[in-house]
Amino acid sequence: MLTVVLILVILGCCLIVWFRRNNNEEPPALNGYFPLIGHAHLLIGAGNIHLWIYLKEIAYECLNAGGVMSIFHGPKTVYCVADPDDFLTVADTCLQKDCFNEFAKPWLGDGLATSDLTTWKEHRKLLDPAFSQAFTDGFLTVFNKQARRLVKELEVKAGKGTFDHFVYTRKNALETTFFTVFGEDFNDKSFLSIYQQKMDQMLNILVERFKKPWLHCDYIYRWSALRKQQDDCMKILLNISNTVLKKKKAVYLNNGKNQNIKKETNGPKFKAFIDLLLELAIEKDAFNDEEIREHVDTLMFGGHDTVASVLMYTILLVGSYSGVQKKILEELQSIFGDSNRDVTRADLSQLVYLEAVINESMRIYPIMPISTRRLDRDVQLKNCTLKKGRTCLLFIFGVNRHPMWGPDAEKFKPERWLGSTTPDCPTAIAGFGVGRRVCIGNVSLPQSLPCDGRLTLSAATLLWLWVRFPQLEKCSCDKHECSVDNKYLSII
Ligand code: HEM
Repeated sequence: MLTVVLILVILGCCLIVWFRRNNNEEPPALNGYFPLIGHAHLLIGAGNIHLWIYLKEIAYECLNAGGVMSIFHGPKTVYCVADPDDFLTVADTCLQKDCFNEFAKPWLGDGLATSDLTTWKEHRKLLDPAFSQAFTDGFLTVFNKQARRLVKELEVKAGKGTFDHFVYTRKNALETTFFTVFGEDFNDKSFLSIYQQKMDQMLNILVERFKKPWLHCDYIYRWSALRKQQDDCMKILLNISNTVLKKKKAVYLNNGKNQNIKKETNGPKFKAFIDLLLELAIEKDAFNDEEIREHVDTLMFGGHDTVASVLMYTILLVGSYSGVQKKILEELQSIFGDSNRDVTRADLSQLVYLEAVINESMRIYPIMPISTRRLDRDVQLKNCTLKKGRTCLLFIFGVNRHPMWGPDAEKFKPERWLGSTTPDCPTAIAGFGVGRRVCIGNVSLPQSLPCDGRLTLSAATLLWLWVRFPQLEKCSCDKHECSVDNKYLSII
């Protein structure tokens, strides 16, 4: 009897393999498929380094297969799209997020990255004005202050051997995001380190869950050790946000909304995101307290690690290419001369080469290599149809290596963003996502820029001062020593 069952199971598995390989209606399958678990074995137990190497392999396999592929994560069929046109089609047709984002729902609830579509449409419309140029101009003073703070901290390390600069960009970006979101500075350093630790832990928990397909099932996950860790972590993070929210709300109600807008002596008015959310909640009844908490936590989560990582990669790249560093310095010299004044919005639109450097750094090392969509309808692509109900991975890492970038796509070459050499394709700048659900945190620069690109204000401002960092200015060697650990494997 057992032998018969075994034979039937083996036959069933062979049939599934045959069907998945020969189903011409589906995009080609990724190599390395195993019956039942599909490609999940490639992720199980994988550390960060392995994940990045694997990502690169999938990118090239997908591009060689025409830009669209099927991946089987356990019983689930997941599509992977690296063709720029098809990427845009999916991004604009289906706006609902999937899996990874849903894992974060107990924490981020109806925040923009995790809400259902109806809530997302309503809330995104309300929040978009918060990222308008007029609003974010109020942050310039904060960015300038933070940039000086970062340089001061790095100065201590200069000339004293290798050090991990991500520790510094991360701390600085966390402080900046906390201030712009909550309107409060981190005066208590131990509080900063707990907050950072718990944010890290949450991200690791989400990634661990994604890697293990059996934990995708809520019922199994509920009984796992990982869920226990998630609950403990969330308790601390929620406590921090709720405490600040309570305090801010009391101030708003006591003093009226105008008290929450700080007038900076030399610049535009600064208003923290939480104050805007409170205003919308109290004056227009747009959000309840829980929704405000979910939005601020989403902005904290989405805002700090991303900016810190872009800075970290850009610093490594610029440090490794002395020619690029020289050109940035020439551009800065032409705009600022020897002045040590603050950066203004007008300056940013002149930093054309620096913007090309940041775009190129984000192309080579996209810190969010994949974005997800749930297909709420069949989607017709150039050469196949993706089926309703499935998950689609919008493969930013793959698009960034598409043949449209030429045979030297792996090369760090900021010049490709200048003049007419940039591919004429809306998906060329994919680092922030594309289409209607693009990252809310990117800030448009004036359309007059040659490459019509997008540059995070904070990244530009911080980089400006970093490049002025005296020790680096003097250095003209090609051999900066880069300390690369797990986190930054893509540099290897
Ligand atoms: C260089 C830095 C950043 C990068 C590379 C980045 C990248 C991304 C990407 C790829 C997405 C997904 C887009 C999609 O699904 O198509 C996203 C979404 C998002 N990002 Fe960013 N981001 C950055 C900075 C920020 C900042 C500073 C904030 C806020 C303070 C932020 C808040 C968000 C939010 C709220 C979403 C969800 C938007 C929605 O679904 O409506 N991001 N980001």
